[in-house]
Amino acid sequence: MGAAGPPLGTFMGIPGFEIILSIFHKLGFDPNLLCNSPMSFGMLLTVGSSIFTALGYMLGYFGSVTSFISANLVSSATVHSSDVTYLYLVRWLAANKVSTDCRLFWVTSRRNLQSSTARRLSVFGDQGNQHNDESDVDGAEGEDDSLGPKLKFSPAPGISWFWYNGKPIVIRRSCDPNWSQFVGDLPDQTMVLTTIGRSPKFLRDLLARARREYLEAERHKTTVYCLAPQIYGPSRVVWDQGRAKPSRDISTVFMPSEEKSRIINDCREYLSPGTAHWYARRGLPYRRGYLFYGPPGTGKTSLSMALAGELNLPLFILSLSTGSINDESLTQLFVGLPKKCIVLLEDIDCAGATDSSAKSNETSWGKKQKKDNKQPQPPNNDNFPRHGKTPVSFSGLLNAIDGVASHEGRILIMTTNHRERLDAALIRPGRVDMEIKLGFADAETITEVFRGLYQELETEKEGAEKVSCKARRFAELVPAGVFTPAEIQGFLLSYKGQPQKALEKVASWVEGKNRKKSGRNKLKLRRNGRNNPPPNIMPPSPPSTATPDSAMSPTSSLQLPEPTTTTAITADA
Ligand SMILES: Nc1ncnc2c1ncn2[C@@H]1O[C@H](COP(=O)(O)OP(=O)(O)OP(=O)(O)O)[C@@H](O)[C@H]1O
Repeated sequence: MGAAGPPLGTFMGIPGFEIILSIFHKLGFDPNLLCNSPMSFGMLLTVGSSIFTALGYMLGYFGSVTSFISANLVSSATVHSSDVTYLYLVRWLAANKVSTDCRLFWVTSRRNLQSSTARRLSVFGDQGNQHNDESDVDGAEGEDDSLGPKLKFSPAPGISWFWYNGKPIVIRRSCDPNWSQFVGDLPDQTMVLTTIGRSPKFLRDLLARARREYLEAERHKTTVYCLAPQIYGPSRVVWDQGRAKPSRDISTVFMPSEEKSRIINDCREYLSPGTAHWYARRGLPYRRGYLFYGPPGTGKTSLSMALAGELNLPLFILSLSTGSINDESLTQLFVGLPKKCIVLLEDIDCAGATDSSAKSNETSWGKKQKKDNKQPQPPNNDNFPRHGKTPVSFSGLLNAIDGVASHEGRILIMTTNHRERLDAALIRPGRVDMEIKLGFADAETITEVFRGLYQELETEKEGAEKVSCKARRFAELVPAGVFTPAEIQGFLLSYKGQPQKALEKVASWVEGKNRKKSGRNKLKLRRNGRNNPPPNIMPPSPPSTATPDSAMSPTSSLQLPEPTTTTAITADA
């Protein structure tokens, strides 16, 4: 008997040793016997290393076979989630039930508020059915949508495959390895499609089809992009693709028709193929800017949305009053715009874009804040510009709009409720090429709002003539130049499908509104009087000192500040 070999436990720490032991067990050997003599121990080592060598050869061989196949016998396409092609593909997979039939799948729900990527990807479940925006093509069967968001499926990270036109297609989906699942968002992803055959035509055709189907589904929709905080990497704001909404028909925006066609024609002319060359030949930057101004609820945002739908352009919405952007992020956002799009820059009277008088206020106030070492907060003064935490400076705004880095080809729409506060430099020709004033509803707009709300009754029980007649009567009862279209719409929405009832109730509604408005005006006057007491003379009665009696009359038009009755365009055409 030779000397016994070392006990088995000595080798337990060696990687792979346990596998060798389990193989021995499977083959019916007792590995302890092998350790009882040095020879047996040597045998154990030899057998173990032979198994490893054989495995290594097999893997190496397999590796060379797969690299040979991938280099010579298959074609593949790689798509990254940062590109819109990824969206075409995800939608196509969903529409063709590949996502639902996958054995290994990834699941998300649409209303994951934290997750911008999940929202973006889950949009595509909706696209397969254009008639019902809320339905899903890839939701779980039998799921009750009324209970909450349906589940969305897509191929899981890893490898899955499906048949398409008689060929197997392998999908390899991989995620950004730096992704932390605790942040609530989905990681950047890459999808590689591989199929048999050297010709790339098959996959190109598939991708072209995915693109065509996506764009066809999008044709009657407007894709709206808003701001989203960047969760990964450096903290900054980025454009987040919201849901593609059914486009708003331009006919649902009520404003004088000749002015509506002027702005549409101007945009069309600007976007026509020859115009870019025309600008380039004259050395002009190829940009077009519009200013929509007027009181809140007069249709500035609605008109922008409808224009985006009419021109089939994506809409990028940015509000300067949120305070979440600064000069740097504003420039970054403008640089990140596609070549052709509409940018809606709301509330440009905020954040440093005010006229010099307001700016001088801002300076002294800012100095005071610095002295007090407090977080700047706007004073409670209606004439003072609102500021967010990271206000955009006036020069930062100008730089983003038409600085060197600013893209050409886009349409910029700026909106404000206070045109008088804007610096002349901001609205000079070249930055603003056409101004549109949206005002309180005139008689024509009031009639249109009424007809718009009850238009389906024109074909049903009421008949067109009856609805028009009621609309005219309604316009007689609502004073022109006092209410915004939003206010009138709000009232009519309480009487959906009941035009007669709306007619009966409108007089008391007008009366109540007038009473409220005159009360607010009086309060404002009193406050202004306290803030600026007149020296020795009595102040002249302002127009808004309407007597309560006159305000009570349903047809009296209140002398509100700047009651405009029409939408006016001033353009340099
Ligand atoms: N001219 C209009 N034509 C059709 N609808 C209108 C019009 N004005 C307002 N509305 C309706 O009123 C609501 C608010 O309109 P919108 O947001 O476009 O106003 P706005 O001028 O952009 O307001 P704000 O200055 O507060 O952003 C919307 O539901 C819209 O449909």
